[in-house]
Amino acid sequence: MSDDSRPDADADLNAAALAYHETPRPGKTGVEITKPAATQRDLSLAYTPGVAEPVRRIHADAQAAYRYTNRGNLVAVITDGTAVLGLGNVGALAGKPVMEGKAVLFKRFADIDVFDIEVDAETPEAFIETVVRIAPTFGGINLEDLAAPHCFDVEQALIERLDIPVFHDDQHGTAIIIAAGLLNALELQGKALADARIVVLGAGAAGIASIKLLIELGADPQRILTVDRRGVIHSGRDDLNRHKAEIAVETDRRSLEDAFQDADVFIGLSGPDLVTRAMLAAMAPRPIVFALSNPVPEIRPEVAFEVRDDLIMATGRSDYPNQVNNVLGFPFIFRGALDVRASRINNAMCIAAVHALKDLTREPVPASVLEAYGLDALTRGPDYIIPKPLDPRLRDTVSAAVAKAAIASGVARA
Ligand SMILES: NC(=O)C1=CN([C@@H]2O[C@H](COP(=O)(O)OP(=O)(O)OC[C@H]3O[C@@H](n4cnc5c(N)ncnc54)[C@H](OP(=O)(O)O)[C@@H]3O)[C@@H](O)[C@H]2O)C=CC1
Ligand SMILES: CC(=O)C(=O)O
Ligand SMILES: [Mg+2]
Repeated sequence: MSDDSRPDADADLNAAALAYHETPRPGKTGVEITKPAATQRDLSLAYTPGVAEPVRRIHADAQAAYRYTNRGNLVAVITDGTAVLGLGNVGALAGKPVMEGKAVLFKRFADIDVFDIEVDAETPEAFIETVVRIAPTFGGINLEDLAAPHCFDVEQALIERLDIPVFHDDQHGTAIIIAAGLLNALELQGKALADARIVVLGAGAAGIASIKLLIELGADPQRILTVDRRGVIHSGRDDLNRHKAEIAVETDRRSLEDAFQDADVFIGLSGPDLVTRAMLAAMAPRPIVFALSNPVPEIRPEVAFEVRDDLIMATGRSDYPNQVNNVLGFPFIFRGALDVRASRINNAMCIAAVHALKDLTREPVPASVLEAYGLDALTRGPDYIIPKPLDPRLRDTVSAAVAKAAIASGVARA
């Protein structure tokens, strides 16, 4: 536990959040009708007898579902509730506010409709079967808040069994935003990814996927120290699952404190208040600290900046600068994938998203963004390493980059 835990810091916000969720009607989403339904004629078209004709067309050719139903713009946000934010295994039902929240973001930022689905599954196999059985309803599947290690096998099985995009947001969405923000932050700090000593706290869904993407982008695997509840993941450990074993390194460092010595980058994908002032003080000059655990980061920015003023800091939250959060990814990645009816979301599409996000911070920020965040100016720098979620340019820029990559890599079908 950090020496700076401030349990009451969010008390007012938490009270406001309950009121927001409860009134004027419980929850955050509803269903709307998109066709006229006012007359006898309308009902004859919407329902029987007229509805039989699209049924016949889809029965003859499954692709017709994209023409006559909402499938092509409908994504399932599905969880089993095993790793809800950093709150842990709270179960399917308690995860529902987060899934409704993801639905809000899909709609608000990319005009994608979502059904949130919370599955009480006794086993990963039961979860997989459930998703496969309901997949005909959807144009894409966004897996959310499934814990490691079962999340890896669940995603892989669903990719193999379904011909629509399946994307575990906490893995790839998070990895994409981290990579974009980190590349910008490293450049601003005068450091190179290949030389950077990186500490990742958390070897779960988000941690493992982020490490893999950073290595693909040029990080040196030997310079990445990953830490879980038992300490540094080193090759002498005999308690590692195969995903952790893949990222184990030869090192004599054992504790999180050891790992922090001279580190250039810290990426927290673990839990609240796990990083101390002493750990930050031990980092190399001009460090980068991504404390991304939600809702409470591994260390709060106000504490970190008390320790040192040469760092670039990001959290996963909306109420600090530099929000490194997968909200910057999943709406636009699915928009791009759905627009070209991609059969999957592949690596090329993820890397295209990284570069689109990274490069957007070099462009002048629209006035609407400044207004939404109450800012006079915003230019690429320590407080602006990643675009703001309310930036309207994200929809065109990131989605277009993803769609182009889908076409170029041969997975687009429209
Ligand atoms: N900002 C963003 O966009 C995102 C942030 N996150 C955040 O990342 C965190 C992890 O999410 P996710 O990967 O999905 O969850 P997982 O359950 O898959 O993984 C959690 C990992 O964190 C480690 N961990 C948890 N508590 C501690 C602790 N006290 N000390 C050391 N390690 C610890 C676990 O260690 P062990 O393996 O030993 O159990 C595990 O490796 C959450 O807080 C979540 O909110 C996730 C996705 C996106
Ligand atoms: C942001 C997110 O998906 C998480 O914290 O799990
Ligand atoms: Mg999540």
